[in-house]
Amino acid sequence: MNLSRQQIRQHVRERRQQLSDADQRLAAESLLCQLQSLPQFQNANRVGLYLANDGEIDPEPVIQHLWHKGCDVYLPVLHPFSKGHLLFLHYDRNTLLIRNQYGIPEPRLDATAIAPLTSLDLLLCPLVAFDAEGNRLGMGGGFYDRTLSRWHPEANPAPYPVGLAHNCQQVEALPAQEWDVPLPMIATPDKVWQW
Ligand SMILES: Nc1nc2c(c(=O)[nH]1)N(C=O)[C@@H](CNc1ccc(C(=O)N[C@@H](CCC(=O)O)C(=O)O)cc1)CN2
Ligand SMILES: Nc1ncnc2c1ncn2[C@@H]1O[C@H](COP(=O)(O)OP(=O)(O)OP(=O)(O)O)[C@@H](O)[C@H]1O
Repeated sequence: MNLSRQQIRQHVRERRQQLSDADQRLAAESLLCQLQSLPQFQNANRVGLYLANDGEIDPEPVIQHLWHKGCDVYLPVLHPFSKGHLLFLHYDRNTLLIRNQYGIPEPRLDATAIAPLTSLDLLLCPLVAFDAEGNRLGMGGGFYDRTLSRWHPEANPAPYPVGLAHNCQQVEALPAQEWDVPLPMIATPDKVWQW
């Protein structure tokens, strides 16, 4: 069966939305354990993350862990003028959050809180579906594709991108597009994939 990107997106989104609260909590804790085994995570001081939406694996325990270690955490904010682009803003316990056009909470725009993308060490990315080659499919806005378009393992290695997903978000094969940036690493509660 050769499903379109839109069909895969819809199918996998439904699958993750059906996870129970207990499934979600366990998955989130296991994900933190998996990440803690990685040097890329252990050595990162400035980390881009996201707030869970639509049944995504919840990075909350990861955020708490990073705050506890004294690391700086950043969240994506939809760029106010440059359509399809993200800004990354500092996120701490006092950050005021407002919902964006998709209903996802994001830090209120504040120029002093913006971090240049390449100043981040690690970017933990949301995704809808991934395959065994590291291809990722997102929500369809191309936001992370654009964010990662200049990334290169040797020439432009910061931030190091790692996809976060539930096990049930793995699919047989994704029809990759020319702009898709395959991820070098994807972390799930059961396994860290590396290419
Ligand atoms: N938690 C989280 N934050 C994120 C992302 C993400 O995937 N997850 N993004 C990663 O890119 C950006 C937001 N991208 C998004 C793109 C589409 C939709 C969405 O729900 N689209 C609707 C239809 C569009 C509409 O309502 O206008 C849909 O598909 O039902 C949500 C977020 C930035 N923040
Ligand atoms: N680097 C890029 N430059 C310009 N346009 C891009 C780029 N990457 C993606 N796009 C555009 O964005 C749109 C959505 O792309 P796609 O369906 O691959 O998004 P996605 O991977 O599902 O979403 P996201 O990256 O936000 O999680 C496409 O129409 C594509 O043309």
